Amino acid sequence: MTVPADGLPAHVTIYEVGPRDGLQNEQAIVPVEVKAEFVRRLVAAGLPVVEATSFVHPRWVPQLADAAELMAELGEAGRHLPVLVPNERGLDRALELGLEHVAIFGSATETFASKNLNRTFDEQFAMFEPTVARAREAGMDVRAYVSMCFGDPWEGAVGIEQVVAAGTRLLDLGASQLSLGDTIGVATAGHVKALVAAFAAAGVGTDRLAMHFHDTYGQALANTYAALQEGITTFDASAGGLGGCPYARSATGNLATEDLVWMLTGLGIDHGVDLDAVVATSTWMAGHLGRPSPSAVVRALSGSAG
Ligand SMILES: CC(C)(COP(=O)([O-])OP(=O)([O-])OC[C@H]1O[C@@H](n2cnc3c(N)ncnc32)[C@H](O)[C@@H]1OP(=O)([O-])[O-])[C@@H](O)C(=O)NCCC(=O)NCCSC(=O)C[C@@](C)(O)CC(=O)[O-]
Repeated sequence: MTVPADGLPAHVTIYEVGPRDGLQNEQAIVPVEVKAEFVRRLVAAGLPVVEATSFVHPRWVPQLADAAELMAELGEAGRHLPVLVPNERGLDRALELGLEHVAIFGSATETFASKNLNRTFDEQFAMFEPTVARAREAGMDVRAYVSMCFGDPWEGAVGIEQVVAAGTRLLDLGASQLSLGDTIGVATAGHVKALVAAFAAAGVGTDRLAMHFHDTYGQALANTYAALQEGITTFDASAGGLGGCPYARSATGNLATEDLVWMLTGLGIDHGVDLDAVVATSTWMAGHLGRPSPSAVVRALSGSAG
């Protein structure tokens, strides 16, 4: 077995967001059976965590209005998969189905809290507080996202101290992990290192952090490498590089799972994912969506993966 170079971690957990972050932005509605097959194939490819869908308001994200149907279609296997919930209503819907993992999603900026959640910056925490408390009482695990960590399309630069303040507030509600979202893909490697260091200085270690990169400026892998050097071991990624946020139009696709897997393998970092199986799945999904995957690794390998 190859030993990872440069003191990099020996193992990384890939948190797959394709079925949720990837599909939430698609114009054409993907049939629920196709979504279920997408999730099943990703799980079968060895992805340890697959975020399945969102229990948000169906008018806000019509593409995921079939969240309950999807989870019913997935049956028992779906109960272990995380889903997004913005509020108590979303939590109730997840509880009715016996789900075990939810994720709340906050904003580091005032404008995006308003556009994405219809709440002020402070009101978002008031909405999350009872949601997390009730989820924890029910024995659920709660992840928290914080968006616009590296820049905001309406507010411009976002101060590191502002992100740390928002992130620690979300963790203090009772979340087990905080995913730092580069929602519009403007992060660069030095900024990533500075943000991780600022969280460490605030008492939040790398064991509680995940990174969520979008590839708008082609920096997602460089940013991932910088985060690995800082000791981060959980990375969000989306099969085929699908993704974006419907409430941040300048957001493009997520870091592609295949690009991440290719780099980790080359670095000798264990991830447990079958690259050919993910490439085949993304190629199959691209056929349903009617356009090719933006992932360089999918394009390079899709002829051979079948
Ligand atoms: C938060 C709300 C609901 C507030 O939306 P609101 O309009 O303020 O809702 P409300 O609390 O005023 O309630 C109005 C009505 O909606 C109902 N309602 C309320 N909540 C729900 C629910 N969960 N499910 C179903 N129904 C719901 C509620 O029951 C009520 O019904 P009525 O009494 O009028 O009949 C809305 O803004 C929303 O759904 N936002 C979600 C937006 C979204 O999903 N964005 C994409 C995900 S975030 C992202 O992609 C970024 C991330 C995570 O990937 C990381 C990164 O890249 O940075």
